[in-house]
Amino acid sequence: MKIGFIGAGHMAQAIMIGLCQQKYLATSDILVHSAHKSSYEPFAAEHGLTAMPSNAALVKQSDIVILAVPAKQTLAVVADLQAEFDAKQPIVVSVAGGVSLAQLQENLDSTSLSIIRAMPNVNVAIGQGMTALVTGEATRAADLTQIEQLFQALGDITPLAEKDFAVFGALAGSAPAYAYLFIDALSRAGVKYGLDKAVATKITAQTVLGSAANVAASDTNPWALIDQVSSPGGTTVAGLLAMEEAGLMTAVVKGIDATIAKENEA
Ligand SMILES: NC(=O)C1=CN([C@@H]2O[C@H](COP(=O)(O)OP(=O)(O)OC[C@H]3O[C@@H](n4cnc5c(N)ncnc54)[C@H](O)[C@@H]3O)[C@@H](O)[C@H]2O)C=CC1
Ligand SMILES: O=C(O)[C@@H]1CCC=N1
Repeated sequence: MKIGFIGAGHMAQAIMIGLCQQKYLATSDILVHSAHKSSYEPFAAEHGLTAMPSNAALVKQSDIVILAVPAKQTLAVVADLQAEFDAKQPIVVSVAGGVSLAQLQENLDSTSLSIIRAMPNVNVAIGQGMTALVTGEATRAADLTQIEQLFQALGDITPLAEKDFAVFGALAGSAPAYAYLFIDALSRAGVKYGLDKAVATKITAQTVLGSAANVAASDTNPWALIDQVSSPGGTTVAGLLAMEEAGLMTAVVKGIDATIAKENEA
């Protein structure tokens, strides 16, 4: 089996690194091409992947094609490759935010291809991803199973109605950036009080990691866990109230509103 990546940017690289680390397939069976030689050729050489000279050459040899180009370019890229898709009939997986199955289907001009829309996040690189999947009309069950297994090897997966992709994109696709922001804000506060930034970042990353694991393992909701940390008359509740006065929860929800609004513009 060969998996071809069209696009070698941040998302494609995260999936490719995850597949290499999980030893999901021989690295030379990962094919890659993108618009910028300077990004994909050194990356392919570094990881032992096969660099391809064009998108068309890549599709001709791939059993699975992962489209990971900017959303605005995705439909033009697939429309250009129609002849190669028709001939090879690979499973086509698009990770482009805001590009619907109907748009993909229309631009591929195919009623027989297995088309899958996926929304992964960059944590697939370390086997801790969260990926949603939805299938096109003609997608064969065995093809969906194959793609589910691929993303399961890189973290957790969930089937999702296409109407919920924008909110999933905000809560899982974009949210690593928001989690990094929170970690950075905590560690910057440590710097304010004299800690070295690297030391503060290590402390906060481990604390957020442990807290996320606790939420995931718990059958209660985060509010109950907050109460466990907040000693009566103690420091935590003082901090929580000050964060709320500054509008932390409203700021987060407004950020998600803006993320969803942007995806719906596409
Ligand atoms: N970065 C992320 O965390 C996530 C990104 N996505 C989606 O992944 C896609 C790519 O995003 P990023 O990797 O962040 O962008 P990026 O800008 O890092 O990478 C885009 C890649 O596409 C290539 N490209 C552009 N036009 C091309 C063409 N005509 N043929 C071949 N390659 C071409 C570029 O050379 C580059 O390698 C987007 O559609 C985005 O919505 C989805 C989930 C998460
Ligand atoms: O920022 C973006 O548009 C992409 C989609 C989800 C994460 N990154």
